[in-house]
Amino acid sequence: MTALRVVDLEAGYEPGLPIVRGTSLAVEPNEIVAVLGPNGAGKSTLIKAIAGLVPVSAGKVLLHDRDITGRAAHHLAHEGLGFVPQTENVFVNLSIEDNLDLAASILKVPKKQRLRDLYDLFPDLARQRRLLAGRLSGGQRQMLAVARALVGEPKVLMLDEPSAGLSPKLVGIVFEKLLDVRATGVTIVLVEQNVKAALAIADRGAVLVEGSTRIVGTARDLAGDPQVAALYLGQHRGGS
Ligand SMILES: Nc1ncnc2c1ncn2[C@@H]1O[C@H](COP(=O)(O)OP(=O)(O)OP(=O)(O)O)[C@@H](O)[C@H]1O
Repeated sequence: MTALRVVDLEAGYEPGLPIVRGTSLAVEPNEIVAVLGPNGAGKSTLIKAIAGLVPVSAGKVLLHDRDITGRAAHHLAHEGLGFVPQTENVFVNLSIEDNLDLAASILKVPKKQRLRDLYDLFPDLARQRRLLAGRLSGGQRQMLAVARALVGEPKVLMLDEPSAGLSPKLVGIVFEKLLDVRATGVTIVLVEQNVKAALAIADRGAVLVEGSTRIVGTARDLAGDPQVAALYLGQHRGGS
């Protein structure tokens, strides 16, 4: 069963002005898929539409064959879909522990065991659990955002530009952690401008151009394809 399937999706911020225009994508269980493409291609809009944060005007989104098209974001956490927004993804005035506690309360998951599991996965967060999230470094804050999204034990985790604002070293550390998350059985979809880093951890990549999927291939093929690089990936930040 496909973990996440997007079929001919159309979505946008205003009626009659779709930004995502007929995008299709299938993500298999336990895969890491990177959604790439030039600035303004609609990558963030696509992931937000899947996450129930941007109105969908046509097409379908299936999570493990269940139709979740247009389901509001707060329902999707209960359906097994986690989402890490690009910004404002933690409560800066709360401690690490309170951020995770709050997520557990909202989702009504057994707090103690789940937080213990997450602290095992993120030992740096465990060590600093009483620290305010606003005092964390960029990389640690991103780890907390990922941990928050994992509180509800999603089967599929989507991340909007997890490398944004991070130094290359921290990108490496955060992306390594995503491999650990995948090893726990989670399927991952990430939108990235940092093509090199994303393809280094992804199994496959999907190149979005003007709101539709133009190329889908293995990460290895995409990374080595000069035409792909020249046509679509030339404008990205952070790496050649
Ligand atoms: N909240 C919004 N309201 C209206 N239009 C928006 C909004 N957010 C994005 N857009 C528009 O949607 C288009 C696609 O933006 P989107 O952020 O999805 O692209 P992207 O591929 O993620 O690009 P980038 O990599 O630069 O973030 C752009 O033309 C943008 O101006």
